[in-house]
Amino acid sequence: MTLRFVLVPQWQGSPSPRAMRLADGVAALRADLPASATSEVAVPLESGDDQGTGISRFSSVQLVRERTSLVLQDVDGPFVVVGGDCGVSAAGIAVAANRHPEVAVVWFDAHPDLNSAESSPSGAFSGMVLRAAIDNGDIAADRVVLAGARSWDAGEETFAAETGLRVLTVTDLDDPAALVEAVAATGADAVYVHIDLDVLDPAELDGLLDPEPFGMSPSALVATLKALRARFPLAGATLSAYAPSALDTEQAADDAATILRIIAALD
Ligand SMILES: NC(=[NH2+])NCCC[C@H](N)C(=O)O
Repeated sequence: MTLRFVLVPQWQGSPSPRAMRLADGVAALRADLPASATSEVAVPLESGDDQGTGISRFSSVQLVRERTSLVLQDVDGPFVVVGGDCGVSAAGIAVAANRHPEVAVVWFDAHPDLNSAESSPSGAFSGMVLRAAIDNGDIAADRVVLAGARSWDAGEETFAAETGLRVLTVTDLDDPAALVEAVAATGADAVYVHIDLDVLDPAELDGLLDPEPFGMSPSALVATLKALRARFPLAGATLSAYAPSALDTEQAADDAATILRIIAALD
């Protein structure tokens, strides 16, 4: 395995009242990853405040973003940012796009995360992270492919329509070639792959905070990732939103096996 892992147990970007489980998820995954290839970003204990931004717990989210960027800058080659809430992709995309100006971002997530602070129903940064990366110029809208989103807010639909974002549904993704073609159509020469585990069907993974029915099967996700990686080099990736309800259970062992298959498909 050539991947390097940067663990970021951030929970402050999540809209869920059980967001602290995200830190448990990182702790559980840490045990399964090669220690010599893994580093960890310290996340503040406090929630933080919004500092007038309209983004809940903004001060903590911002601090974690800065710390994550610093750690990633010292990592050579492809990395996986392991969340935590999916707001951890902000730093990953910025660093990867800086190294690979022609990168495309593939966003596997039940949620498109295209809210602005104004359109967000929750104030949670995790629901804004992709929009923020587009608005601040880290990634161009025509270099983004949404994969498997099925829980849209009104403001997100408007933004996607206005920018003409490429969108593949769970059904589209039954054919692994569909995503490869969509990424090729962006003209990109490398990919950043964001995976919020809630892109999977809730029946397939126990530890989800924001489960949405009718998601992908792990096999479909793995097949699509392998097809994508056969065609494009990996600039970086995010694996986020693992939130086990209890550790050391049979479900947790099943979840870990699924997540490791996904990570292996990125390598
Ligand atoms: N990737 C996620 N889990 N995102 C949660 C976002 C939920 C909702 N769309 C919001 O903005 O609050």
